Parts: sequence; structure tokens; C-alpha cells
Amino acid sequence: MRTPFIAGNWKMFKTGREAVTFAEEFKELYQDTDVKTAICAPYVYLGLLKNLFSGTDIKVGAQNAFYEDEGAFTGEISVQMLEDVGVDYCIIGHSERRQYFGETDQTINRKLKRLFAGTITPILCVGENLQQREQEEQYLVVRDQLMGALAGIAPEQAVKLVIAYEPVWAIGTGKTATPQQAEDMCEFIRNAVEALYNEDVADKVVIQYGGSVKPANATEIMNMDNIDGALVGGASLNAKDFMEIIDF
Ligand SMILES: O=C[C@H](O)COP(=O)(O)O
Repeated sequence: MRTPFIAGNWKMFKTGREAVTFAEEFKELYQDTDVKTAICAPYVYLGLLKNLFSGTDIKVGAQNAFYEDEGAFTGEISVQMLEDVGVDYCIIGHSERRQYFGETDQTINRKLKRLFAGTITPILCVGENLQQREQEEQYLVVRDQLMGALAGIAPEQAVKLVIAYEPVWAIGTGKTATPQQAEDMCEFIRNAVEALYNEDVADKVVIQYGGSVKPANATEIMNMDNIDGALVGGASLNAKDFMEIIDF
């Protein structure tokens, strides 16, 4: 049985004061739940949130990491540094990183390998853009992204992976994939993981949907067989909305 996992991705939003206000409000609202929960915040707030959430089950995630441990890489943050502040999860290969920062399946693969060498659980993002969907290439695109990202990753590592399916055309647009479209791709991803590894890995791997998830559509999405959770952007910036999604 897979445990549902809902993560917020704050992207590049919130001041320090707003991050503290969110954490205080969210801790008040947060109740015992079987749903695993994490907030993936900008680097500068990770230590702060880790402290504010200590003593709760709320986990903290980063939105990126570099594959080298140290060196002359101005502006980068290593996996080791994230481990030092107690980060639990790290998003890798978000479409915004691919689109604006030139991330490729090769760099994503190196980052995944480095994360698997340590203690942080990667959340690997995959998904097609609008043009690819319109040309009905979405399954090919996602299959290639998976194969590229997972090259050389062993089954005992892959089993711990979280995969987030995020159709680019549904991110921040208010346009959600229909629950059936999301389910179809998440089922495809599970089958692709089985083909790459085995049935046990495919059964255990946690697959999230991301793209305009909000309180109003969370239940329908979460009720799909192959969807185990959500990666929530905009709606995770508001403690009440995010809690309502967790309570789906
Ligand atoms: O990582 C989260 C996704 O990019 C979804 O963002 P959104 O919920 O604002 O559409």
C-alpha cells in the first residue's frame, strides 16, 4: 500500500516574514493525518522551516540541488549542504528548471544519482508541453524523460523515488488535466517503471500529479488508482488551501 504524499512547491514566492506566518498558521491547522506532507521552499527558508516544523510530521523539501559536493560553482547548493540543514525531499527536473535554466535529462540524472547516494528523497518531475500534447507525443516525451533521468539508477534506489507528473500546460494556468488524463499518464509512468525495473518497484513508487491542484479538485484527482499524491504550486502558498488539499 502506498502512502499518499502531498508536497507544496512555493517556487520563488514569500518573504521571510510570510514564510514564518505560513508556518505558524499551518502548524495550527495541521492535524494528525495519514498523508505525508512536505513544503518545498526557497533555499534561504529551509533551515528556518525545519526549526519551525520540528516536533511535527511536516517535512521540508528543496526545489533543486547540484550534483557536485563542493567547488567553484558560484550560486549552487550541494546535496550535502541540504542534508546539513535536515532537508527531507528535493524536487529535481521541474519543468521551470528545464525551460529557464537549461536542465537536461543528463544533468537531472546526475542530480538523482547524487541524491540517492545520500539521505534526501528525490521528487522527479516529468511532463509534456502543450505542443507535445497537441501532437499526441506526450507518452513518448515522458518515457524519454524517465529513461534519461533513471539511467544507471538501481532498483533499490528507484523504489524510494517520488515521480511527479506535471503537464506543463496545466502549471499555473488554472487549466487542470482532467482526472482521467492525469490517471492515464500516471498509469503509463507506473508501467514504464515496471518495464525499466520490475513489478515490485512499480507497485511501490509514489506518483504525484501536479498542475493547478486546488481544494476544489483535489478529491477527484487523489481518488484515481495510480495517483498517490500531488505537487501543489500556487495553492500551497496559502495554509488553509494547502491543508484542505491534504484533507482531500
Ligand atoms: O510544482 C508545482 C507545479 O508546477 C504546479 O504548480 P501550480 O499548482 O501552481 O499549477
